[in-house]
Amino acid sequence: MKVAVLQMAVALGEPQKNIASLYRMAEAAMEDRPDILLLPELWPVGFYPQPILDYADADGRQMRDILSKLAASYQVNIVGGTVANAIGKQVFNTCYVFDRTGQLAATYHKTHLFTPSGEADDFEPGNSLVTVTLDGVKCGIAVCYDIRFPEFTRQLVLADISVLFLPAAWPQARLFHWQTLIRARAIENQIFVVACNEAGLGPHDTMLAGHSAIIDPWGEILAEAGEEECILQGNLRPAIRTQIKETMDVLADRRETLYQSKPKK
Ligand SMILES: NC(=O)CCC(=O)C(=O)O
Repeated sequence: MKVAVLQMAVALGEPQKNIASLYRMAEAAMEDRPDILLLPELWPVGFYPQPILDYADADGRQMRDILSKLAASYQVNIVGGTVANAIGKQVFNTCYVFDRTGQLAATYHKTHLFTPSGEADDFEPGNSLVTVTLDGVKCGIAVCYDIRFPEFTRQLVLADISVLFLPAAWPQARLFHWQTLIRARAIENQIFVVACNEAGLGPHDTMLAGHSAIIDPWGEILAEAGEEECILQGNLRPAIRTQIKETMDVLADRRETLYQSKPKK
């Protein structure tokens, strides 16, 4: 399974520019015939201009249409980052996934909103975890801040995912958290983590970290971007999970009943 990660330098509040970047980068990425394209968090508008309702896509319709047509025209699966999706006056931070025919395969609304930036004041949280099977491989979706919650990824792993896709808009100021967390989630769960961050400037002159990465279930970094806009390619071989589990099967060694009890004082 070949993946292409589009580490976009998103222009804040400028969807037309960002849509043009998407088309340009998707065309370049398709030269290597990937099976899946992954986009970053809130790629149409950035993370995020205010008031977000003025920039949100009504029912995600325009962005779904763009992503669906792109998927069908290149016959590629697309994990479409996220879009600001207005349902009435409520805005969700929503990831749409399309299969190679352009059919909507999954919809995930970001569940952990980033309270330090006020995201929880401006967006509505989703309430469900989502998996999706792409080319026969079961995958999970997390968005940015979700990666700080190991229970969240573990639930997806208990639902038997092999790959976690992570669209993000993560700042450079916490780059070492990003690098540590994405690698830890891969190692502790013995899954591939494919993480797509934004590059460039966000709101209030915040630098986004870039450093999108593709990490294997042993924690090896198969590919890692720098800070600039770029396309990162990597090849996931799901069979490696079987080899790793033959050496060390952490899921099988869990003491599940202990984790449901309270620690003794
Ligand atoms: N877009 C986000 O969820 C930001 C998360 C973040 O910056 C963090 O440190 O966590």
